[in-house]
Amino acid sequence: MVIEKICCLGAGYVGGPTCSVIALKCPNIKVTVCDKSTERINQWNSDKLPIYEPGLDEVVKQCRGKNLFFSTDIAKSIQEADLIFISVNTPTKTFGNGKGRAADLKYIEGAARMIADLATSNKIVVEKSTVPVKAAEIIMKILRANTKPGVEYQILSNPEFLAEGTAIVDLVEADRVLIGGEDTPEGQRAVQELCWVYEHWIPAKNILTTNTWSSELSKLAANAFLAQRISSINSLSAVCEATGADVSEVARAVGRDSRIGPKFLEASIGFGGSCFQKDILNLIYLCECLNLSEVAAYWQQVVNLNDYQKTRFTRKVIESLFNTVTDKKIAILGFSFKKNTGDTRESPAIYVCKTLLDEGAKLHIYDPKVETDQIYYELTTPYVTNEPEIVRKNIEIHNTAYSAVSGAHALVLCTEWDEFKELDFKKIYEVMMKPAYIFDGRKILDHEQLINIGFHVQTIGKRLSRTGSIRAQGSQTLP
Ligand SMILES: NC(=O)c1ccc[n+]([C@@H]2O[C@H](COP(=O)([O-])OP(=O)(O)OC[C@H]3O[C@@H](n4cnc5c(N)ncnc54)[C@H](O)[C@@H]3O)[C@@H](O)[C@H]2O)c1
Ligand SMILES: O=c1ccn([C@@H]2O[C@H](COP(=O)(O)OP(=O)(O)O[C@H]3O[C@H](CO)[C@@H](O)[C@H](O)[C@H]3O)[C@@H](O)[C@H]2O)c(=O)[nH]1
Repeated sequence: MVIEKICCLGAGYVGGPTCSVIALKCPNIKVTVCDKSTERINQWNSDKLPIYEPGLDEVVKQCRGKNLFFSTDIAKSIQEADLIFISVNTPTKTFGNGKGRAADLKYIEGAARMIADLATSNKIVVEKSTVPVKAAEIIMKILRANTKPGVEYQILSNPEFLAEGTAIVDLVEADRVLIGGEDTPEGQRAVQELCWVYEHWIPAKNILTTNTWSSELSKLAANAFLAQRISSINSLSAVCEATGADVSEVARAVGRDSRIGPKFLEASIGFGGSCFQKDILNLIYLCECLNLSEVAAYWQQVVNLNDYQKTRFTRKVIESLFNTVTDKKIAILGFSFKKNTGDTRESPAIYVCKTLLDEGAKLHIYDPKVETDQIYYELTTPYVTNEPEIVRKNIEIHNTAYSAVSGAHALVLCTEWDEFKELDFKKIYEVMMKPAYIFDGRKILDHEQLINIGFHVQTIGKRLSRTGSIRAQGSQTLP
Protein backbone atom coordinates (compact mmCIF):
# COMPACT_ATOMS: atom_id res chain seq x y z
CA MET A 1 0.00 0.00 0.00
CA VAL A 2 1.29 3.48 -0.76
CA ILE A 3 -0.02 6.06 1.69
CA GLU A 4 -2.04 8.61 -0.28
CA LYS A 5 -4.50 9.79 2.35
CA ILE A 6 -4.02 10.34 6.06
CA CYS A 7 -6.72 11.05 8.62
CA CYS A 8 -6.00 12.30 12.13
CA LEU A 9 -8.52 11.97 14.95
CA GLY A 10 -7.95 14.86 17.36
CA ALA A 11 -7.16 18.41 16.23
CA GLY A 12 -5.35 19.48 19.41
CA TYR A 13 -1.84 20.56 20.30
CA VAL A 14 -0.45 17.37 18.77
CA GLY A 15 -2.82 16.49 15.92
CA GLY A 16 -2.87 20.03 14.48
CA PRO A 17 0.85 20.85 14.32
CA THR A 18 1.97 17.28 13.52
CA CYS A 19 -0.37 16.90 10.57
CA SER A 20 0.36 20.42 9.33
CA VAL A 21 4.05 19.53 9.12
CA ILE A 22 3.30 16.18 7.45
CA ALA A 23 1.21 18.06 4.86
CA LEU A 24 4.02 20.58 4.37
CA LYS A 25 6.66 17.92 3.87
CA CYS A 26 4.53 15.42 1.90
CA PRO A 27 2.71 17.44 -0.79
CA ASN A 28 1.68 14.17 -2.45
CA ILE A 29 -0.33 13.06 0.62
CA LYS A 30 -3.80 14.43 1.45
CA VAL A 31 -4.00 15.03 5.19
CA THR A 32 -7.35 15.57 6.95
CA VAL A 33 -7.42 16.48 10.62
CA CYS A 34 -10.77 15.73 12.31
CA ASP A 35 -12.25 16.58 15.66
CA LYS A 36 -15.53 15.98 17.41
CA SER A 37 -15.51 19.65 18.38
CA THR A 38 -17.00 21.78 15.59
CA GLU A 39 -15.73 24.90 17.36
CA ARG A 40 -12.14 23.64 17.24
CA ILE A 41 -12.38 22.72 13.56
CA ASN A 42 -13.90 26.12 12.73
CA GLN A 43 -10.96 27.76 14.47
CA TRP A 44 -8.48 25.68 12.46
CA ASN A 45 -10.27 26.86 9.33
CA SER A 46 -10.18 30.53 10.44
CA ASP A 47 -7.49 33.22 10.62
CA LYS A 48 -7.12 32.71 14.38
CA LEU A 49 -5.94 29.16 15.00
CA PRO A 50 -7.05 27.49 18.25
CA ILE A 51 -3.49 27.25 19.54
CA TYR A 52 -0.57 29.66 19.56
CA GLU A 53 2.60 28.03 18.32
CA PRO A 54 5.47 29.96 16.69
CA GLY A 55 5.64 29.17 12.94
CA LEU A 56 2.34 27.26 12.87
CA ASP A 57 0.29 29.98 11.14
CA GLU A 58 2.68 30.04 8.20
CA VAL A 59 2.62 26.26 7.73
CA VAL A 60 -1.18 26.10 7.93
CA LYS A 61 -1.61 29.01 5.52
CA GLN A 62 0.73 27.35 3.03
CA CYS A 63 -1.03 23.96 3.02
CA ARG A 64 -4.66 24.50 4.05
CA GLY A 65 -7.07 23.86 1.20
CA LYS A 66 -4.28 22.23 -0.88
CA ASN A 67 -3.36 18.98 0.84
CA LEU A 68 -4.29 19.90 4.41
CA PHE A 69 -7.91 19.92 5.56
CA PHE A 70 -9.65 20.38 8.90
CA SER A 71 -13.01 18.66 9.05
CA THR A 72 -15.80 17.38 11.27
CA ASP A 73 -16.75 14.82 8.62
CA ILE A 74 -15.06 12.03 10.52
CA ALA A 75 -16.84 9.24 8.60
CA LYS A 76 -15.63 10.38 5.19
CA SER A 77 -12.10 11.04 6.43
CA ILE A 78 -11.81 7.61 8.05
CA GLN A 79 -13.27 5.84 5.04
CA GLU A 80 -10.93 7.39 2.50
CA ALA A 81 -7.76 7.22 4.64
CA ASP A 82 -5.00 4.62 4.24
CA LEU A 83 -3.51 5.60 7.58
CA ILE A 84 -5.25 7.01 10.67
CA PHE A 85 -3.47 8.80 13.51
CA ILE A 86 -5.20 8.69 16.88
CA SER A 87 -4.15 11.98 18.57
CA VAL A 88 -6.90 12.28 21.13
CA ASN A 89 -6.43 13.38 24.73
CA THR A 90 -5.45 10.86 27.42
CA PRO A 91 -5.98 12.76 30.69
CA THR A 92 -5.44 11.37 34.17
CA LYS A 93 -8.56 9.63 35.51
CA THR A 94 -10.45 11.82 37.95
CA PHE A 95 -12.67 9.12 39.41
CA GLY A 96 -12.99 5.37 39.88
CA ASN A 97 -10.31 2.76 39.50
CA GLY A 98 -6.88 4.38 39.25
CA LYS A 99 -8.27 7.84 40.09
CA GLY A 100 -5.56 10.51 40.08
CA ARG A 101 -2.97 8.22 38.47
CA ALA A 102 -4.16 6.02 35.60
CA ALA A 103 -4.62 7.45 32.11
CA ASP A 104 -8.27 7.74 31.11
CA LEU A 105 -8.44 5.82 27.85
CA LYS A 106 -12.07 6.59 27.08
CA TYR A 107 -11.16 8.86 24.15
CA ILE A 108 -8.76 6.26 22.74
CA GLU A 109 -11.45 3.61 23.03
CA GLY A 110 -13.99 6.01 21.47
CA ALA A 111 -11.67 6.67 18.53
CA ALA A 112 -11.05 2.94 18.02
CA ARG A 113 -14.79 2.24 18.06
CA MET A 114 -15.39 5.02 15.52
CA ILE A 115 -12.81 3.48 13.19
CA ALA A 116 -14.29 0.00 13.66
CA ASP A 117 -17.78 1.32 12.86
CA LEU A 118 -16.83 3.35 9.85
CA ALA A 119 -13.88 1.71 8.07
CA THR A 120 -14.68 -0.21 4.91
CA SER A 121 -11.12 -0.90 3.71
CA ASN A 122 -7.72 -1.85 5.16
CA LYS A 123 -6.20 0.71 7.55
CA ILE A 124 -2.97 1.34 9.35
CA VAL A 125 -4.02 2.75 12.72
CA VAL A 126 -1.32 4.74 14.48
CA GLU A 127 -1.41 5.46 18.18
CA LYS A 128 0.09 8.96 18.50
CA SER A 129 -1.44 9.86 21.85
CA THR A 130 0.66 9.09 24.92
CA VAL A 131 -0.69 5.88 26.43
CA PRO A 132 0.17 3.24 29.03
CA VAL A 133 2.11 0.22 27.83
CA LYS A 134 -0.17 -2.31 26.14
CA ALA A 135 -2.77 0.29 25.10
CA ALA A 136 -2.30 -0.80 21.49
CA GLU A 137 -3.74 -4.13 22.58
CA ILE A 138 -7.00 -2.38 23.53
CA ILE A 139 -7.21 -0.73 20.11
CA MET A 140 -6.37 -4.04 18.45
CA LYS A 141 -9.03 -5.93 20.42
CA ILE A 142 -11.75 -3.37 19.57
CA LEU A 143 -10.85 -3.23 15.90
CA ARG A 144 -10.41 -6.95 15.39
CA ALA A 145 -13.58 -7.83 17.30
CA ASN A 146 -15.59 -5.54 15.01
CA THR A 147 -13.83 -6.10 11.69
CA LYS A 148 -16.02 -5.99 8.62
CA PRO A 149 -15.41 -8.76 6.08
CA GLY A 150 -12.33 -8.03 3.98
CA VAL A 151 -11.05 -5.20 6.25
CA GLU A 152 -7.67 -5.65 7.93
CA TYR A 153 -5.92 -3.46 10.47
CA GLN A 154 -2.34 -2.95 11.51
CA ILE A 155 -1.78 -1.03 14.73
CA LEU A 156 1.41 0.98 15.22
CA SER A 157 2.74 3.04 18.10
CA ASN A 158 4.29 6.35 17.03
CA PRO A 159 4.53 8.60 20.10
CA GLU A 160 5.06 12.32 19.67
CA PHE A 161 7.98 14.13 21.31
CA LEU A 162 7.24 17.74 20.36
CA ALA A 163 7.30 20.36 23.11
CA GLU A 164 4.85 23.25 23.05
CA GLY A 165 6.34 26.57 22.08
CA THR A 166 8.86 24.84 19.80
CA ALA A 167 6.52 22.33 18.15
CA ILE A 168 7.22 23.26 14.53
CA VAL A 169 11.01 23.15 14.92
CA ASP A 170 10.72 19.94 16.96
CA LEU A 171 8.67 18.33 14.18
CA VAL A 172 10.77 19.58 11.28
CA GLU A 173 14.10 18.75 12.95
CA ALA A 174 13.05 15.84 15.18
CA ASP A 175 15.90 14.22 17.17
CA ARG A 176 14.21 10.95 16.40
CA VAL A 177 10.94 9.45 15.21
CA LEU A 178 9.90 6.29 17.01
CA ILE A 179 7.73 3.64 15.40
CA GLY A 180 6.70 0.40 17.10
CA GLY A 181 4.83 -2.39 15.38
CA GLU A 182 3.95 -6.05 15.53
CA ASP A 183 6.70 -8.52 14.79
CA THR A 184 4.86 -10.11 11.85
CA PRO A 185 5.44 -9.60 8.09
CA GLU A 186 2.24 -7.48 7.91
CA GLY A 187 3.22 -5.51 11.03
CA GLN A 188 6.69 -4.79 9.67
CA ARG A 189 5.24 -3.76 6.30
CA ALA A 190 3.03 -1.22 8.09
CA VAL A 191 6.08 0.05 10.02
CA GLN A 192 7.91 0.59 6.71
CA GLU A 193 4.95 2.46 5.25
CA LEU A 194 4.91 4.92 8.14
CA CYS A 195 8.73 5.20 7.90
CA TRP A 196 8.22 6.19 4.24
CA VAL A 197 5.98 9.11 5.29
CA TYR A 198 8.59 10.47 7.72
CA GLU A 199 11.47 9.86 5.30
CA HIS A 200 10.12 12.73 3.22
CA TRP A 201 12.10 14.95 5.63
CA ILE A 202 13.63 12.94 8.50
CA PRO A 203 16.96 11.14 7.78
CA ALA A 204 16.38 7.37 7.87
CA LYS A 205 19.03 6.98 10.61
CA ASN A 206 16.84 9.09 12.91
CA ILE A 207 13.81 6.86 12.51
CA LEU A 208 13.92 4.19 15.19
CA THR A 209 11.80 1.08 14.94
CA THR A 210 10.99 -1.13 17.93
CA ASN A 211 8.32 -3.49 19.09
CA THR A 212 5.01 -1.86 20.04
CA TRP A 213 5.48 -2.10 23.82
CA SER A 214 9.00 -0.61 23.78
CA SER A 215 7.69 2.30 21.77
CA GLU A 216 4.83 2.96 24.19
CA LEU A 217 7.11 2.68 27.24
CA SER A 218 9.84 4.86 25.68
CA LYS A 219 7.45 7.81 25.51
CA LEU A 220 6.60 7.56 29.22
CA ALA A 221 10.29 6.98 30.00
CA ALA A 222 11.44 10.05 28.03
CA ASN A 223 9.02 12.33 29.88
CA ALA A 224 9.89 10.76 33.22
CA PHE A 225 13.63 11.34 32.60
CA LEU A 226 13.06 14.96 31.55
CA ALA A 227 10.83 15.72 34.53
CA GLN A 228 13.28 13.97 36.84
CA ARG A 229 16.06 16.34 35.73
CA ILE A 230 13.88 19.33 36.60
CA SER A 231 12.99 17.92 40.01
CA SER A 232 16.67 17.13 40.62
CA ILE A 233 17.80 20.69 39.90
CA ASN A 234 14.82 22.10 41.80
CA SER A 235 15.76 20.00 44.83
CA LEU A 236 19.23 21.53 44.65
CA SER A 237 17.74 25.02 44.35
CA ALA A 238 16.49 24.63 47.91
CA VAL A 239 19.99 23.63 49.02
CA CYS A 240 21.40 26.67 47.21
CA GLU A 241 19.03 29.06 48.94
CA ALA A 242 19.99 27.57 52.30
CA THR A 243 23.74 27.68 51.71
CA GLY A 244 24.58 30.60 49.46
CA ALA A 245 25.37 28.47 46.41
CA ASP A 246 23.83 29.63 43.12
CA VAL A 247 21.77 27.02 41.28
CA SER A 248 22.59 28.49 37.85
CA GLU A 249 26.31 28.08 38.58
CA VAL A 250 25.74 24.55 39.86
CA ALA A 251 23.70 23.67 36.75
CA ARG A 252 26.40 25.09 34.49
CA ALA A 253 29.13 23.14 36.26
CA VAL A 254 27.17 19.89 36.37
CA GLY A 255 25.88 20.23 32.81
CA ARG A 256 29.43 20.59 31.43
CA ASP A 257 29.91 16.88 32.05
CA SER A 258 29.14 15.48 28.62
CA ARG A 259 27.51 12.47 30.28
CA ILE A 260 24.99 14.79 31.92
CA GLY A 261 24.62 17.59 29.34
CA PRO A 262 23.39 21.17 29.83
CA LYS A 263 19.73 20.97 28.79
CA PHE A 264 16.71 20.78 31.09
CA LEU A 265 18.61 21.94 34.15
CA GLU A 266 16.78 25.24 34.56
CA ALA A 267 15.51 25.54 38.14
CA SER A 268 12.01 27.00 38.24
CA ILE A 269 8.82 27.25 40.25
CA GLY A 270 8.15 23.70 39.10
CA PHE A 271 7.29 22.00 35.84
CA GLY A 272 3.82 22.33 34.35
CA GLY A 273 2.16 21.36 31.10
CA SER A 274 -0.30 18.69 30.15
CA CYS A 275 2.27 15.92 29.91
CA PHE A 276 4.93 15.54 32.59
CA GLN A 277 2.77 15.00 35.65
CA LYS A 278 0.14 13.00 33.78
CA ASP A 279 2.69 10.71 32.16
CA ILE A 280 4.70 10.08 35.33
CA LEU A 281 1.49 9.28 37.21
CA ASN A 282 0.62 6.95 34.37
CA LEU A 283 4.03 5.23 34.76
CA ILE A 284 3.57 5.05 38.53
CA TYR A 285 0.17 3.41 38.13
CA LEU A 286 1.63 0.94 35.68
CA CYS A 287 4.38 0.03 38.16
CA GLU A 288 1.84 -0.38 40.97
CA CYS A 289 -0.25 -2.68 38.79
CA LEU A 290 2.88 -4.70 38.07
CA ASN A 291 3.64 -4.95 41.82
CA LEU A 292 6.77 -2.86 41.39
CA SER A 293 6.18 -0.65 44.42
CA GLU A 294 9.81 0.51 44.80
CA VAL A 295 9.87 1.65 41.18
CA ALA A 296 6.54 3.43 41.65
CA ALA A 297 7.86 5.18 44.79
CA TYR A 298 10.99 6.30 42.94
CA TRP A 299 9.01 8.12 40.24
CA GLN A 300 6.41 9.41 42.72
CA GLN A 301 9.18 11.41 44.34
CA VAL A 302 9.66 13.40 41.10
CA VAL A 303 6.05 14.58 41.36
CA ASN A 304 6.29 15.17 45.12
CA LEU A 305 9.36 17.34 44.68
CA ASN A 306 7.55 19.35 42.01
CA ASP A 307 4.65 19.99 44.39
CA TYR A 308 7.15 20.95 47.08
CA GLN A 309 8.80 23.48 44.76
CA LYS A 310 5.50 25.19 43.94
CA THR A 311 4.55 25.31 47.64
CA ARG A 312 7.99 26.52 48.68
CA PHE A 313 7.91 29.40 46.22
CA THR A 314 4.39 30.50 47.14
CA ARG A 315 5.15 30.29 50.83
CA LYS A 316 8.17 32.48 50.28
CA VAL A 317 5.96 35.13 48.63
CA ILE A 318 3.51 35.15 51.53
CA GLU A 319 6.15 35.12 54.27
CA SER A 320 8.07 37.95 52.64
CA LEU A 321 4.94 40.08 52.56
CA PHE A 322 4.83 40.01 56.39
CA ASN A 323 2.98 36.71 56.33
CA THR A 324 -0.26 38.23 55.08
CA VAL A 325 -1.46 39.00 51.59
CA THR A 326 -5.07 39.70 52.55
CA ASP A 327 -6.37 42.60 50.43
CA LYS A 328 -2.91 43.15 48.97
CA LYS A 329 -2.63 43.75 45.27
CA ILE A 330 -0.29 41.28 43.68
CA ALA A 331 0.73 41.43 40.03
CA ILE A 332 1.15 38.05 38.35
CA LEU A 333 3.27 38.16 35.20
CA GLY A 334 2.81 35.08 33.05
CA PHE A 335 0.10 32.46 33.36
CA SER A 336 0.96 29.87 30.69
CA PHE A 337 3.03 26.85 31.77
CA LYS A 338 6.03 28.05 29.75
CA LYS A 339 6.81 30.82 27.29
CA ASN A 340 5.64 30.84 23.67
CA THR A 341 2.40 29.02 24.32
CA GLY A 342 -1.07 30.04 25.47
CA ASP A 343 -1.54 26.62 27.09
CA THR A 344 -2.30 26.75 30.82
CA ARG A 345 -2.70 23.05 31.57
CA GLU A 346 -1.03 22.26 34.93
CA SER A 347 0.68 25.66 34.83
CA PRO A 348 2.48 26.31 38.15
CA ALA A 349 0.93 29.81 37.99
CA ILE A 350 -2.42 28.20 38.79
CA TYR A 351 -1.17 26.84 42.10
CA VAL A 352 0.52 30.13 42.98
CA CYS A 353 -2.62 32.15 42.15
CA LYS A 354 -5.05 29.82 43.90
CA THR A 355 -2.98 29.84 47.08
CA LEU A 356 -2.72 33.63 47.07
CA LEU A 357 -6.47 33.94 46.41
CA ASP A 358 -7.18 31.60 49.31
CA GLU A 359 -5.09 33.95 51.48
CA GLY A 360 -7.27 36.89 50.40
CA ALA A 361 -5.00 38.55 47.84
CA LYS A 362 -6.24 40.63 44.92
CA LEU A 363 -4.56 39.38 41.75
CA HIS A 364 -3.76 41.47 38.70
CA ILE A 365 -2.74 39.05 35.98
CA TYR A 366 -1.04 39.62 32.65
CA ASP A 367 -0.01 37.00 30.10
CA PRO A 368 0.81 37.83 26.47
CA LYS A 369 -1.06 34.83 25.01
CA VAL A 370 -3.49 33.30 27.49
CA GLU A 371 -7.13 34.27 26.88
CA THR A 372 -8.98 36.01 29.73
CA ASP A 373 -11.68 33.34 29.92
CA GLN A 374 -9.05 30.66 30.22
CA ILE A 375 -7.51 32.34 33.27
CA TYR A 376 -10.93 32.63 34.92
CA TYR A 377 -11.67 29.02 34.06
CA GLU A 378 -8.43 27.74 35.60
CA LEU A 379 -8.84 29.76 38.79
CA THR A 380 -12.49 28.98 39.43
CA THR A 381 -12.55 25.25 38.64
CA PRO A 382 -12.05 23.03 40.56
CA TYR A 383 -10.56 22.90 44.11
CA VAL A 384 -11.22 26.51 45.14
CA THR A 385 -12.15 27.18 48.71
CA ASN A 386 -14.22 30.23 47.74
CA GLU A 387 -17.22 30.48 45.44
CA PRO A 388 -16.34 31.28 41.80
CA GLU A 389 -18.08 34.69 42.03
CA ILE A 390 -15.91 35.68 45.01
CA VAL A 391 -12.79 34.48 43.22
CA ARG A 392 -13.70 36.47 40.11
CA LYS A 393 -14.07 39.64 42.18
CA ASN A 394 -10.48 39.27 43.34
CA ILE A 395 -9.00 38.84 39.87
CA GLU A 396 -8.36 41.45 37.22
CA ILE A 397 -6.86 40.55 33.87
CA HIS A 398 -4.67 43.14 32.16
CA ASN A 399 -3.51 43.81 28.61
CA THR A 400 -0.04 44.97 29.60
CA ALA A 401 2.44 44.22 32.35
CA TYR A 402 2.58 47.92 33.24
CA SER A 403 -1.12 48.19 34.02
CA ALA A 404 -0.97 44.95 36.06
CA VAL A 405 1.82 46.22 38.33
CA SER A 406 0.35 49.68 38.96
CA GLY A 407 -0.25 50.05 42.71
CA ALA A 408 0.87 46.47 43.44
CA HIS A 409 2.63 45.42 46.65
CA ALA A 410 4.45 42.65 44.83
CA LEU A 411 5.23 41.38 41.35
CA VAL A 412 5.33 37.60 40.97
CA LEU A 413 6.86 36.34 37.73
CA CYS A 414 5.52 32.89 36.88
CA THR A 415 6.37 32.43 33.17
CA GLU A 416 9.63 33.23 31.41
CA TRP A 417 8.21 35.30 28.52
CA ASP A 418 11.08 37.19 26.83
CA GLU A 419 9.17 40.50 26.96
CA PHE A 420 9.39 40.51 30.77
CA LYS A 421 13.16 40.90 30.52
CA GLU A 422 12.69 44.08 28.49
CA LEU A 423 10.36 45.83 30.96
CA ASP A 424 11.33 49.25 32.32
CA PHE A 425 11.69 48.35 35.99
CA LYS A 426 12.47 51.93 37.08
CA LYS A 427 9.05 52.90 35.75
CA ILE A 428 7.52 49.86 37.47
CA TYR A 429 9.18 50.71 40.79
CA GLU A 430 7.68 54.18 40.68
CA VAL A 431 4.11 52.92 40.33
CA MET A 432 4.33 50.08 42.89
CA MET A 433 3.59 50.27 46.64
CA LYS A 434 6.67 50.46 48.85
CA PRO A 435 8.44 48.40 49.93
CA ALA A 436 8.19 46.93 46.43
CA TYR A 437 8.79 43.19 46.09
CA ILE A 438 9.70 41.09 43.08
CA PHE A 439 9.57 37.29 43.14
CA ASP A 440 11.28 35.95 40.04
CA GLY A 441 10.08 32.36 39.69
CA ARG A 442 12.03 31.85 36.49
CA LYS A 443 15.42 33.45 37.24
CA ILE A 444 15.22 35.63 34.13
CA LEU A 445 15.50 39.17 35.52
CA ASP A 446 18.61 41.21 36.27
CA HIS A 447 18.49 40.95 40.06
CA GLU A 448 21.40 43.27 40.81
CA GLN A 449 19.79 45.99 38.73
CA LEU A 450 16.44 45.48 40.47
CA ILE A 451 18.06 45.68 43.91
CA ASN A 452 19.85 48.89 42.89
CA ILE A 453 16.52 50.38 41.83
CA GLY A 454 15.20 49.67 45.32
CA PHE A 455 13.23 46.42 44.95
CA HIS A 456 13.29 43.60 47.46
CA VAL A 457 14.02 40.61 45.25
CA GLN A 458 13.70 36.89 45.71
CA THR A 459 14.35 34.21 43.16
CA ILE A 460 14.84 30.47 42.85
CA GLY A 461 18.10 28.83 43.91
CA LYS A 462 20.01 31.95 44.87
CA ARG A 463 20.16 34.02 48.01
CA LEU A 464 20.13 37.71 47.13
CA SER A 465 21.64 40.41 49.32
CA ARG A 466 18.39 42.34 49.79
CA THR A 467 15.61 39.81 49.97
CA GLY A 468 13.20 41.44 52.38
CA SER A 469 12.25 38.03 53.74
CA ILE A 470 11.61 38.07 57.48
CA ARG A 471 12.78 34.47 57.71
CA ALA A 472 15.86 35.15 55.59
CA GLN A 473 17.10 38.09 57.61
CA GLY A 474 19.72 36.86 60.04
CA SER A 475 18.85 33.29 59.22
CA GLN A 476 20.89 30.67 57.42
CA THR A 477 17.90 28.72 56.26
CA LEU A 478 14.99 29.52 54.06
CA PRO A 479 11.68 27.67 54.23
N1 LIG B 1 0.45 18.70 24.11
C1 LIG B 1 1.65 18.23 23.84
O1 LIG B 1 2.62 18.97 23.76
C2 LIG B 1 1.86 16.76 23.61
C3 LIG B 1 3.09 16.32 23.11
C4 LIG B 1 3.28 14.95 22.89
C5 LIG B 1 2.26 14.06 23.14
N2 LIG B 1 1.07 14.51 23.63
C6 LIG B 1 -0.02 13.53 23.81
O2 LIG B 1 -0.87 13.62 22.66
C7 LIG B 1 -2.24 13.40 23.01
C8 LIG B 1 -3.09 14.58 22.60
O3 LIG B 1 -2.65 15.71 23.33
P1 LIG B 1 -3.14 17.18 22.95
O4 LIG B 1 -2.37 18.11 23.82
O5 LIG B 1 -3.10 17.34 21.48
O6 LIG B 1 -4.67 17.10 23.45
P2 LIG B 1 -5.85 18.12 23.13
O7 LIG B 1 -6.79 18.03 24.24
O8 LIG B 1 -5.27 19.44 22.74
O9 LIG B 1 -6.53 17.52 21.79
C9 LIG B 1 -7.22 16.32 21.75
C10 LIG B 1 -8.42 16.50 20.81
O10 LIG B 1 -8.98 15.23 20.54
C11 LIG B 1 -10.38 15.43 20.32
N3 LIG B 1 -11.07 14.14 20.36
C12 LIG B 1 -11.30 13.33 21.43
N4 LIG B 1 -11.91 12.19 21.02
C13 LIG B 1 -12.06 12.28 19.67
C14 LIG B 1 -12.60 11.42 18.69
N5 LIG B 1 -13.08 10.22 18.99
N6 LIG B 1 -12.60 11.84 17.40
C15 LIG B 1 -12.12 13.05 17.07
N7 LIG B 1 -11.57 13.90 17.96
C16 LIG B 1 -11.54 13.52 19.25
C17 LIG B 1 -10.77 16.42 21.39
O11 LIG B 1 -11.98 17.07 21.07
C18 LIG B 1 -9.55 17.37 21.38
O12 LIG B 1 -9.76 18.48 20.53
C19 LIG B 1 -2.22 13.12 24.52
O13 LIG B 1 -2.15 11.74 24.71
C20 LIG B 1 -0.93 13.79 24.98
O14 LIG B 1 -0.41 13.17 26.14
C21 LIG B 1 0.84 15.84 23.86
O1 LIG C 1 14.97 23.12 32.48
C1 LIG C 1 13.73 23.18 32.49
C2 LIG C 1 12.93 22.79 31.40
C3 LIG C 1 11.54 22.87 31.51
N1 LIG C 1 10.97 23.32 32.65
C4 LIG C 1 9.51 23.37 32.77
O2 LIG C 1 8.99 22.08 32.45
C5 LIG C 1 7.71 22.17 31.86
C6 LIG C 1 7.62 21.40 30.56
O3 LIG C 1 8.43 22.03 29.60
P1 LIG C 1 8.73 21.36 28.18
O4 LIG C 1 9.16 19.97 28.37
O5 LIG C 1 9.66 22.26 27.47
O6 LIG C 1 7.30 21.47 27.46
P2 LIG C 1 6.17 20.38 27.11
O7 LIG C 1 5.39 20.96 25.99
O8 LIG C 1 5.46 19.97 28.33
O9 LIG C 1 6.97 19.14 26.50
C7 LIG C 1 7.21 17.94 27.23
O10 LIG C 1 6.08 17.09 27.18
C8 LIG C 1 5.68 16.73 25.83
C9 LIG C 1 4.39 15.94 25.94
O11 LIG C 1 4.59 14.60 26.19
C10 LIG C 1 6.81 15.95 25.18
O12 LIG C 1 6.44 15.58 23.86
C11 LIG C 1 8.08 16.83 25.15
O13 LIG C 1 9.16 16.09 24.59
C12 LIG C 1 8.41 17.24 26.58
O14 LIG C 1 9.53 18.15 26.58
C13 LIG C 1 7.44 23.68 31.70
O15 LIG C 1 6.64 24.14 32.76
C14 LIG C 1 8.83 24.29 31.77
O16 LIG C 1 8.82 25.62 32.23
C15 LIG C 1 11.75 23.70 33.74
O17 LIG C 1 11.23 24.10 34.78
N2 LIG C 1 13.11 23.62 33.62
